[in-house]
Amino acid sequence: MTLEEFGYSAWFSEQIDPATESELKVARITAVHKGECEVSDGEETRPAKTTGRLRHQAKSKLDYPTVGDWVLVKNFDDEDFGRIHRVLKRQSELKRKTAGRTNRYQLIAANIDTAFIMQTVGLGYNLPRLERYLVMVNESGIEPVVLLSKSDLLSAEELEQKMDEVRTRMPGVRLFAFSNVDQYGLDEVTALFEPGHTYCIIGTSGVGKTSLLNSLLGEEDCLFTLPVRESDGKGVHSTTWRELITLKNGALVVDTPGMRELGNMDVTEGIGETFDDITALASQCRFNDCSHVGTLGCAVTAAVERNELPEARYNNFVRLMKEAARHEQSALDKRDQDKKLSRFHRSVQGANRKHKGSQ
Ligand SMILES: Nc1nc2c(ncn2[C@@H]2O[C@H](COP(=O)(O)OP(=O)(O)OP(=O)(O)O)[C@@H](O)[C@H]2O)c(=O)[nH]1
Ligand SMILES: [Zn+2]
Repeated sequence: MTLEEFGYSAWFSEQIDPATESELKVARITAVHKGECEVSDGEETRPAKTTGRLRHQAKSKLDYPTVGDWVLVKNFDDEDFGRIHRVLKRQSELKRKTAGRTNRYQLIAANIDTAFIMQTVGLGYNLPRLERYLVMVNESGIEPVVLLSKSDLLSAEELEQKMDEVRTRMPGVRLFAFSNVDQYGLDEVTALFEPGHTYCIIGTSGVGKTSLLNSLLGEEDCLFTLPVRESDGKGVHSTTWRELITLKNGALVVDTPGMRELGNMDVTEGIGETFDDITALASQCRFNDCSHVGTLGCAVTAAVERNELPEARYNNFVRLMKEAARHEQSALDKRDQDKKLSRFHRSVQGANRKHKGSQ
């Protein structure tokens, strides 16, 4: 595959200084692991690490290479690691705001042209959530396309009704419905993936992202059944998952753990953006940590009582806040469990070592 077929364009090549950077290799980040990346020129994939200078000059994590980035690499063909000298300016950055008050961002991927926002028409269909994804994608400078999945669960009229609902709420956004099961609309959706363009599919767990990817990939190349093996035989990076996938027709799809996590975080984030009217009111509540449910001096409930804020909108807000709190708690619980588990493993290992030592 040529660099262009791999998504390279004049936007990137124009950034290269021919006087000083001509002998560096242009490559794309296909995977990021702890402390190292995989880079590919479309033909060959090699392990690489950032130079100390790049790390030194980085102002934040956003300046580190991420999946989809175009980078300049020294010693690409080296036995050992190549060295990533520079990350070329990105055409788009898929970012999400991290939890908390500060406006910190986590970078999910770079240089994505189009993001497919997938939502089921069955259980889990939720317009506000769809809206939040749309906000995130728009903010990232990426073209959004909405895919309503599992169309087989509805009658033709019901489906048309749902589509109208989405069109009304999000005018101007391209919208398609399809089913992985009865293949309704699948050809049309498949045709949206163009060679040389980079895509991602986002949406909550279970909406059918993997099923769609598998049908785009073709059976002989199923996702998660085909780890890429490095041929150099060094144990450290012997088995890795592909995170930038090339489809049969040459379209590129970013599918990273971070991309998958977007589907789980979605409740916490974006509530403030979607409900900016309520956020504005909240600043007038008597207490900073007002829960906006039956609290003394709450400006939000006062606005509902004065009929200035629709009750349905308020209820939706409260429901989402509760959902978000629950998600956050279960994430914390999980982290706690993981910590306990690894402490347990460590103590068992330690005990084993002691036991062996005393033998
Ligand atoms: N009825 C129906 N079910 C589907 C369709 N596509 C997928 N499913 C089912 O939905 C479930 C989840 O599908 P996945 O493709 O794994 O969903 P996902 O979005 O990749 O989920 P995560 O891997 O958790 O992010 C599976 O049981 C599928 O069989 C569809 O078009 N219609
Ligand atoms: Zn309040």
